[in-house]
Amino acid sequence: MTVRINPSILSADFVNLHDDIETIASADLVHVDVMDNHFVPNLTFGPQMVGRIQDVSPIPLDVHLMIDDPDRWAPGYAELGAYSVTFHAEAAADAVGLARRLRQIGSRAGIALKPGTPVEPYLDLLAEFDQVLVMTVEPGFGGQSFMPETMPKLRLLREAVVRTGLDVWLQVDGGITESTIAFAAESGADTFVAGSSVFSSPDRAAQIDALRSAALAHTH
Ligand SMILES: O=C(CO)[C@@H](O)[C@H](O)COP(=O)(O)O
Repeated sequence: MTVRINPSILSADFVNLHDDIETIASADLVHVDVMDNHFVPNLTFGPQMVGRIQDVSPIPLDVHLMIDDPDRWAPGYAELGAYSVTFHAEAAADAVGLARRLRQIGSRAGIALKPGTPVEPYLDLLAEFDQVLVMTVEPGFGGQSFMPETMPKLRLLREAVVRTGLDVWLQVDGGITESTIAFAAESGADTFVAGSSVFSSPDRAAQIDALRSAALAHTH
């Protein structure tokens, strides 16, 4: 199985963001957290900033929208050229319609689930999405502890992906370190977002390698 490591720039230095993004060029995608201070109690940046990140990044963008009304705003991020755009199930009025629109524009479409959101309603809709993001912390902030109680959702998703043969990436985000990545990989994740564990490292390329190796060692 292919394993992807996507560092989250929420833990980067926003004043030196271009330099920080260069330090993670060996990763698969750069994870870009858009927060609106409504859907989550934190605020980051919007389309203007994401457009500039898209201009300078050596690797594709994995945009995670933690915003209200993604039906209105998400297509704009796809139009900027983001490789993938993930919106929250809890915030979308028409998740399937929005995913179709994102794909039509040319992005991969992702749906994210907060820790308390059940996965069952989405298992029969997997063909509509390119990625499911299982949040392993409450969305909003970096540096929180991984929630192992979210792992049963990943197992159900992996079973459904294997059963259907669909090419849907299963992403985890929150508290991912060299040790917690093992639980997530064993439970079926293939795409790992890591913020503080990458950006607090003095050698980010080595940390990306270490996370990749730990994930591969626990992937079925
Ligand atoms: O979406 C979020 C937080 O809401 C994440 O992408 C965090 O940025 C992950 O940070 P760490 O838990 O890895 O420090």
